[in-house]
Amino acid sequence: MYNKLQYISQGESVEEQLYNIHQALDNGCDWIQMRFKYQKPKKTFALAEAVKFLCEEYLANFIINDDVDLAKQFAADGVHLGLSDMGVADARTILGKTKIIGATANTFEDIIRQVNNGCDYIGLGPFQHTKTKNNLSPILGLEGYQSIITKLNDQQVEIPIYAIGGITLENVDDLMATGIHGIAVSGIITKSDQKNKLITELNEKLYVTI
Ligand SMILES: Cc1ncc(COP(=O)(O)OP(=O)(O)O)c(N)n1
Ligand SMILES: Cc1nc(C(=O)O)sc1CCOP(=O)(O)O
Ligand SMILES: [Mg+2]
Repeated sequence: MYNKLQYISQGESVEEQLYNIHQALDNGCDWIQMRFKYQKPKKTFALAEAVKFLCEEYLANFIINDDVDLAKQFAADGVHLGLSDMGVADARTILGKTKIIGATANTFEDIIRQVNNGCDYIGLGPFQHTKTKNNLSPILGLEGYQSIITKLNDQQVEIPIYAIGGITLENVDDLMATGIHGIAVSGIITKSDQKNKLITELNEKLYVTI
């Protein structure tokens, strides 16, 4: 089963990205999504090469945001694709059966479409407003997750759902109570000056068995 905590990388430069990813790994994250948007290919390539190496060293999952060809080139563990990225079925043809393909959803209908196209997990969001991403889909709030998860359960759709968007430590218990599998976070980990404590507390909440 997939880890319940994904760290989505941040940073304006290759160096800043690498520093943030290294810090996340050092402090207990074992799922990294490299998200380095609108960059020159040379920089993205250099970052991917370094992150691949780091994730191997830390035995962490290495997922690349948006770029299926880059994921193929570096034999990453998988890719995350949004509603306006390459389709999941095309990505599956390129990457093959064993790679992880995550897909974004904002509605129940999005989830069904992405699942039918063969994704392995869903990033469902945004939970609330965040400065990390522009052009957000409509905010779901706790009620949005509750209603979507209820529909999924009613229709016996089984897929790991990760909540995403503006999530803080204080939100985790309520989000997990909706029945999601885990969370994908960026800002709280990147900005924390007590990363070990934060990641430990996040994991304690995520892996608690009630
Ligand atoms: C786990 C997870 N969920 C959702 C997203 C958002 O993907 P997308 O909609 O393609 O937006 P960008 O991240 O590409 O700006 C994600 N990256 N990860
Ligand atoms: C990358 C991303 N996708 C989102 C979506 O709703 O699809 S929200 C988001 C940003 C996640 O970062 P933070 O934890 O800092 O809010
Ligand atoms: Mg995308």
